[in-house]
Amino acid sequence: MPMTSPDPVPHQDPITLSGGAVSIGGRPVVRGIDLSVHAGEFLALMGANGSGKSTLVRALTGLHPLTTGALRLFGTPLHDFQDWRRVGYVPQRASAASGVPASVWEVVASGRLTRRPLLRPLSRADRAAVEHALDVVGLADRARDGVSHLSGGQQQRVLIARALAGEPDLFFLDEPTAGVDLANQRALADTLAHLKADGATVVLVAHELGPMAPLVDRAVVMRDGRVVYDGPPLDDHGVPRAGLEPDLGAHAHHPDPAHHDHTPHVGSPLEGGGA
Ligand SMILES: Nc1ncnc2c1ncn2[C@@H]1O[C@H](COP(=O)(O)OP(=O)(O)OP(=O)(O)O)[C@@H](O)[C@H]1O
Repeated sequence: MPMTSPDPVPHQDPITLSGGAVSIGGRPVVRGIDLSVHAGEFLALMGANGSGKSTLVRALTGLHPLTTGALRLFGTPLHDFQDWRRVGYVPQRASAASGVPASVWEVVASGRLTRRPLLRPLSRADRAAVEHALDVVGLADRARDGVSHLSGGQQQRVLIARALAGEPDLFFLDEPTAGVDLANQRALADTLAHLKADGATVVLVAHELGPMAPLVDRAVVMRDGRVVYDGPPLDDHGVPRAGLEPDLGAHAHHPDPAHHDHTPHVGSPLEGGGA
């Protein structure tokens, strides 16, 4: 008769951070973060400029060291974690061109680098993954073009395709829609819908969700480096969106053009302001 294992089942959440803090130049930028992100979750990380979203994402990807705290990726402590091919990251305001005369195909194929031995030619599986990624972002017909000939929104999609080509289970995108027109935002939402349907975990940093709103399962709002709300996605009035028609959230516009701070009013859901 099998005995009960003395060891607990390994904690396989893609992200588990406890007591996470980051100080930069002695100034606390992120603090007191306890965050578990579950497999298949689509999380929107929101908050005003400078609230610490990018720094938190950089810490979660191991790009910026935590000052204190314990981070596990897929159950493995960060310092032991090696399975980076499971993690995709599209940084904020990245330029795919950056002066390098690479073709769209080359940039996307570079996303397979972590999957194959150095200097080996692309395998058939590599090529299939690159073609699929280009297809998903709607750039299959631009594969041979130089990246620098594409618009900013298309370049952003090239970077997303590069991360997709690595077939990540955990995908970080830092403000992928900043400065991107609505057509490209919709194309990105379609892409992320595919990823979500495939069971990937997504952490999306965004000021406004736009067409991505219907995909979001959970919103985490930061203010001054801390998490001040963690729960169902909010609409423009700080009310949890659960139960609303997705399109209400997706296409709502703030009536006041002077309103630039899109931070949800995090107090109201906690005060029971929801309809
Ligand atoms: N490398 C750095 N050196 C100094 N200060 C930094 C650095 N990186 C971030 N900060 C500061 O940390 C704070 C949080 O920045 P962060 O970029 O994480 O915020 P954010 O919420 O992503 O903002 P945004 O929406 O503008 O991207 C800001 O005050 C920022 O000035």
